[in-house]
Amino acid sequence: MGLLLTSLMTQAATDTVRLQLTRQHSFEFAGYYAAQQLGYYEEVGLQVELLPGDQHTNVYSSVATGKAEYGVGDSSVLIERSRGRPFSIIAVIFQHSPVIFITQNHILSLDDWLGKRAMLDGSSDELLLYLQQEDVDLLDLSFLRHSYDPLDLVNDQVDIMSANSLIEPYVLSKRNYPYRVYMPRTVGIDFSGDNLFTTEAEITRHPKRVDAFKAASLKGWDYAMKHPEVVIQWLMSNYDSNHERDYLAYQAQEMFGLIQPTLIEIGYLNESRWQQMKRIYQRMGKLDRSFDLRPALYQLEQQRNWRDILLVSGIAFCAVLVLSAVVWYVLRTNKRLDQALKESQQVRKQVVLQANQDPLTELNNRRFFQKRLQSLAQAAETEMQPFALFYLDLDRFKHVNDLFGHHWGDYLIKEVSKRLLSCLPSDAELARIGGDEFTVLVSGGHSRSHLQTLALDILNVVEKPYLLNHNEVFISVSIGITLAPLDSTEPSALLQYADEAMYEAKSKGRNRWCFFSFDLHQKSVERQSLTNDLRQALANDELFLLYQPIVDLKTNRLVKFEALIRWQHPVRGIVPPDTFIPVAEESGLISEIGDFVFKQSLRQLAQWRSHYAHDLMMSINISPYQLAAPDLHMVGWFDFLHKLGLPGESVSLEITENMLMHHTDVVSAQLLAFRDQGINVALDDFGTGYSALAYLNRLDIDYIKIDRSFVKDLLEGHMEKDLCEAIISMAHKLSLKVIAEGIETEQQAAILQQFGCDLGQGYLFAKPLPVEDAEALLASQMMEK
Ligand SMILES: Nc1nc2c(ncn2[C@@H]2O[C@H](COP(=O)(O)O[C@H]3[C@@H](O)[C@H](n4cnc5c(=O)[nH]c(N)nc54)O[C@@H]3COP(=O)(O)O)[C@@H](O)[C@H]2O)c(=O)[nH]1
Repeated sequence: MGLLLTSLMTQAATDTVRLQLTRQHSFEFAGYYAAQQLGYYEEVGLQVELLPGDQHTNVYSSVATGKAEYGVGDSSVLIERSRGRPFSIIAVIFQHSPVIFITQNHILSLDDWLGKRAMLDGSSDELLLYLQQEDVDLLDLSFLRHSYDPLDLVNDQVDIMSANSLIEPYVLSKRNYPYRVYMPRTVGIDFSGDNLFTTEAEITRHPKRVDAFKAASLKGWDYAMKHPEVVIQWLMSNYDSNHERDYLAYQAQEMFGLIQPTLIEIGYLNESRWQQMKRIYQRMGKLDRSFDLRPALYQLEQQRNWRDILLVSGIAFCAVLVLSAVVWYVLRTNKRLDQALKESQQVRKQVVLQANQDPLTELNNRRFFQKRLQSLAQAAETEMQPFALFYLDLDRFKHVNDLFGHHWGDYLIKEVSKRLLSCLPSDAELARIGGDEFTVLVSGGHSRSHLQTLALDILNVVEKPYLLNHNEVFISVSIGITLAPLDSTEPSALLQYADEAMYEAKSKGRNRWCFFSFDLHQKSVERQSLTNDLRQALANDELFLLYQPIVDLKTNRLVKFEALIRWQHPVRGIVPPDTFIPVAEESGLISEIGDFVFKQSLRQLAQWRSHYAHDLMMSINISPYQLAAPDLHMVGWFDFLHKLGLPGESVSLEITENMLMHHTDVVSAQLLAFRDQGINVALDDFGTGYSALAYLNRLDIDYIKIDRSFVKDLLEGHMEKDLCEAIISMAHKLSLKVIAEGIETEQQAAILQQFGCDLGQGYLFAKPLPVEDAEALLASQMMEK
């Protein structure tokens, strides 16, 4: 964006443009104030006038009549366009809409809405759709004229009110009035909120001005999201805003969730989401079937111009190709038909069956499923006929295969198939599309609660025990659900969305279902982009280590360092390990990264031991994925250690409690291998899992690290204090050493010392340090000797 702004800065003259806001000045428009105050508009040759609105303002009229060149509108920009106002959206500011229902606190669920008094802003399509989708009949409510005054809830004038999450909840919370929120987003109705739009005339006449205004505004938004307190100050001193500081701060906080600046580039316009909104409007009869979305979305229109040029030049070439292909195809098909007719009826039937059937389970196969998906998606697109796609994946099926062999694995798949068939209704079509993956297509417009019941039935039948080779075995399934035409009508998108939802179900703990949402999609896109970048990170030298001291609590001397990885991303800045280690684990990159950490930190250790402290030790974090397959992920480690001349005792590998709960055979064997080399093993985050101390003793664990959540609350009268004391005393009885992590205060250190805790780590002693600082610390300690 910086580059774009610089190139736009060449614009010499100053143009004045006006932006129509929907309400009076508030944090809802923070980015534009930032762009004004920081001179971003001036940098690109623009003078921007911000026109505040009031309850009579109609943004669309202001822009259509030329009172303002730009406006802030919601997704109904599309409807305005269809009514003959040629608007184009140039940037999406709020990825999610602030539109909600609030109700009195005693209204516990939608079932309680029956007969209640409601105020509904009729222009909110999302809310109408929400009621429709959740089977709330409008006739069951008694409607009152909307007062837009949340105090009507407090004064019991109304039970249910449509509202804006940036406004009414604040008023109610301020009065300590308990209320409940109902959000369309929770059931997948996810429209965008504030969008920056203009007219086609502005785009045609002043294309550079549009780009300049957009870029400077987005730069302002970027600043505003990073420095809300500065913008609040400007709002209070330089703009005619009579809101109190508390309210503006509330808005800023709330807007973080609506804009999602850490997840999504501000301004990002996601075509498939707009396609979804278009379809919803079409289903509600608010948009024509023939409505063309592309010109309504500025960036896509720009892309299309390029495509048009390529298209025209390619057309002649394609025409020739297509013509030859048709001739060839007709000749070839005729010949084939001729042959086919000669074959017997029986053989043909068999071929069709085999082509569409999974030989193991005799269910429909992937090919058949794809054809059905294609035809249902087509009907959803052209006739708005809804259907749901369930994507099922068995949890930890690989373990069954590994443990009992493929024969029993196949048997289990057949059993699961039979059970699935037994619980599905007649309008559901089951297919096996891969090893342990199944799909279910459910035609018809079923409510979410109906689909949830179906998902629950599936979970219930699958989780009942199986008898494999006289062993009772349990397995579960994770389910992702996507809805057409709500989420998409593209077969490949639907399959991808259902897969993403299934992945979410797995990551939330398996044995559950999850509906697709665009939030989830963004998460998955983000994960994918992080994975791609991480692939380059090692080659580009973007990964590096920090070293955090671990001290002897009796002498306060540094005895070891913990190596902690960091990623200097070229655009995102420093990415913490909590963010990228899970990505590395999923993508298999953990092997290379773990290898880098092990080797780099030990090279450093060897150097420091020879210069500063011959008995210095190094702690290294190991991911469960590495420990589960040491043959793959720890190749040549012991040789490397020996070549550096380091004794095994100088190394401590940190594993977590939950690693001991799975893969026990492989893990025990590997722990023994570490012991044979003299390598220490420390159990990280102790206290957060389920390990029993005695069990650790049998597993060759040398240290336990008391989790910092216990150390944090280490105060007189707190349970954590008694727990720490008990853990330390028990660990010592079992000859385990104890490290307390997260020590931040003298008081915590003193209590731990008093309990006889051996080692300590935390900001009190030092934060994780760059290599030079760590070395300086070592050198100063040597001087003290
Ligand atoms: N598999 C690998 N995992 C790694 C590696 N490097 C780090 N990690 C794991 O990532 C998690 C987060 O680590 P990090 O952000 O580096 O945080 C560490 C310390 O900065 C933090 N810490 C230390 N002292 C304090 C303190 O006083 N207060 C406070 N709020 N935080 C403190 O704790 C983290 C160290 O935790 P632990 O490993 O549990 O000792 C973390 O789980 C890392 O394990 C890697 O190379 N591979």
